[in-house]
Amino acid sequence: MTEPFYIFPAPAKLNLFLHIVGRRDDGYHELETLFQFLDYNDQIEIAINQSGEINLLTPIAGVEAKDNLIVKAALLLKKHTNCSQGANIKIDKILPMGGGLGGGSSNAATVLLALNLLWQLNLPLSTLAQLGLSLGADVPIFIHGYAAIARGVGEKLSAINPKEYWYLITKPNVHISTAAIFNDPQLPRDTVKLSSNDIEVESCRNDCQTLVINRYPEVAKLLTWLVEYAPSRMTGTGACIFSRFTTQKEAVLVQSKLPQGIESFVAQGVNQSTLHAQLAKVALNFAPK
Ligand SMILES: C[C@](O)(CO)[C@H](O)COP(=O)(O)OP(=O)(O)OC[C@H]1O[C@@H](n2ccc(N)nc2=O)[C@H](O)[C@@H]1O
Ligand SMILES: Nc1ncnc2c1ncn2[C@@H]1O[C@H](COP(=O)(O)OP(=O)(O)OP(=O)(O)O)[C@@H](O)[C@H]1O
Repeated sequence: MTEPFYIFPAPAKLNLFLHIVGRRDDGYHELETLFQFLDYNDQIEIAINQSGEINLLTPIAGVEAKDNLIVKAALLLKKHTNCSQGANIKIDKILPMGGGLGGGSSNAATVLLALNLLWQLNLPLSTLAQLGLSLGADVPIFIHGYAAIARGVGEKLSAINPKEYWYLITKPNVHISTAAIFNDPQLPRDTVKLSSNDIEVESCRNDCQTLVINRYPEVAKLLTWLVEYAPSRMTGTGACIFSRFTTQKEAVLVQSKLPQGIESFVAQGVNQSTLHAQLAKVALNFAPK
């Protein structure tokens, strides 16, 4: 019998603010960041198999299968649980890579959650988040699936309900390495910790933004253009910028005026990951009849 493919979204995230509040002994930075999801996602299709193999049927250009976080997540889960089953996986990739939208981490989280269901492993979210953290600092937020202030390197989560604005997301034509930003001597690392979670996003900032603007004139130029139209800020370590609007219509209007050659999309910020609703639907197929 051939097993059916089930479809799961892997949404993008925004860091509505990103404060660097310290550095750990292992060199990793301690953050305070507000994560919200976007209703804009890669689409991952998974069919389990009994051969035990993990097959990625749609390679991602520029990423070898052994380095792909989709394959790494599946192998990690298989090893952790001694599961004998395998999976055939396809991805329709639309999230820009290396843009601060967390696409790789989101792909990994979707695979962990989907295979936990399809292989019927029943691991709790906390275990999946812990496993996922070894693949990327943004995996836990995608596993938990609700907007949150994250602390530590992104694994200590407090749920919060920021307003669900519309965003125009733009990507300047540069590739920014997360490691290069975090290792730059000019990066500020001493922002004072928040005294509570009751904060205004406007009074916070992205601590990587000034450094990125100084290093990458393309980001500076696009940000200067965008702030004439709407409050705009960088997500993660860049290079994507999100501009905030009350309605979809306003966001689309500014998108239509963007300088030529700038990759962009419009999406709504959402406090529940779209993945979790889909997991609940697919789970109905596995409920005892
Ligand atoms: C920028 C964020 O997206 C915010 O949500 C994340 O902190 C990025 O986390 P990530 O995807 O795990 O980052 P990676 O691309 O794996 O990290 C590359 C490198 O950045 C540095 N790094 C990363 C995260 C962190 N909190 N402190 C760091 O110093 C480390 O040298 C690491 O080896
Ligand atoms: N499935 C995957 N999807 C995207 N990138 C992947 C994947 N697997 C491995 N990678 C590698 O991870 C790198 C970072 O990709 P990603 O899209 O997660 O960056 P990002 O949005 O900047 O993430 P972050 O916000 O966590 O820094 C890519 O350049 C690529 O080499």
